[in-house]
Amino acid sequence: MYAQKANAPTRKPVTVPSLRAMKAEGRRIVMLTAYDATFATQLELAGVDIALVGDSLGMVIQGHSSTLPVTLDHMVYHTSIVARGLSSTLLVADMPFMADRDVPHALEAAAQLVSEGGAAMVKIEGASPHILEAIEALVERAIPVCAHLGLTPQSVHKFGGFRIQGREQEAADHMVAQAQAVEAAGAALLVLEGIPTALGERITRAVSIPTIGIGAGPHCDGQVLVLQDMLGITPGKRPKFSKDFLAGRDSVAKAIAAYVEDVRTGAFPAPEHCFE
Ligand SMILES: Nc1nc(=O)c2c([nH]1)NC[C@@H]1CN(c3ccc(C(=O)N[C@@H](CCC(=O)O)C(=O)O)cc3)CN21
Ligand SMILES: CC(C)C(=O)C(=O)O
Ligand SMILES: [Mg+2]
Repeated sequence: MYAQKANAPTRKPVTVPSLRAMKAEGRRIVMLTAYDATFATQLELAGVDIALVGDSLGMVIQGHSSTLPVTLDHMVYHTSIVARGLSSTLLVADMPFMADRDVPHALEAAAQLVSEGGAAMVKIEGASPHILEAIEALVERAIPVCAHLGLTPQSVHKFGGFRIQGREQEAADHMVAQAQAVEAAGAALLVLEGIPTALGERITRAVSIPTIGIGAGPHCDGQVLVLQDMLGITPGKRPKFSKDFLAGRDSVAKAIAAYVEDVRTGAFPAPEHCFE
């Protein structure tokens, strides 16, 4: 899986066991979404640490207005074609809406994403009791899990839109407890989406697994963006927390390289990409 392609960079690949050390040593983790082999190879060559096959593909590939119509078959297909474009980049795949409705379904879905798709880790939204059970069951079966809290897009109807989460004290305290719960359940990584900067910092300090922010401030241990957003080709409105890295540059390769550089140095996210 980590065999070197002829023209791939000779950096040390990021593995699941190496993630905690990156946090402890303050080496920022660069994650970016990919949905096909061509772009996956562009991520690999730019030195992105983690490729995410996000269910955001429902919006940026399929043209839907939410991630809810994405099926397990769609996710397995896109994960498998992204895997073909990678050699040393850690591959994470989203569990689609309702694939995690109970532990047996979660195990079956994750098994497909790993064995047919080629993912090394699966990402699950939320921290309700059945999600914590699913995380434990997967980790027990040696499938690493990335948790995802905050503006979890599969809860769009519950939230009444793509709204920033955790602004009230009670909600913020609850999210800190949820972060500790997903770590205790065995998650190896935690995506924090659409929350105030102060809460992103608080959660990052409260757990020993790395946090990956998207609209969660600069204090997270890494950052993730949707590929189309950072190339300035979002269909519709680009979220405020994203940045067009192709603007002023003359190639996709340079845009992705600039994103990698700016996440590593902490230049991205800037205050205009963050929430209070
Ligand atoms: N292109 C794209 N980028 C994403 O980051 C993304 C997707 N699609 N699809 C799945 C989810 C949905 N996401 C979204 C979508 C919209 C906003 C948005 O419009 N946010 C408002 C802030 C709302 C508030 O202040 O409460 C914004 O102005 O950015 C945020 C996250 C994040 N994910
Ligand atoms: C934005 C990231 C975190 C995601 O879940 C996705 O792309 O689906
Ligand atoms: Mg997603």
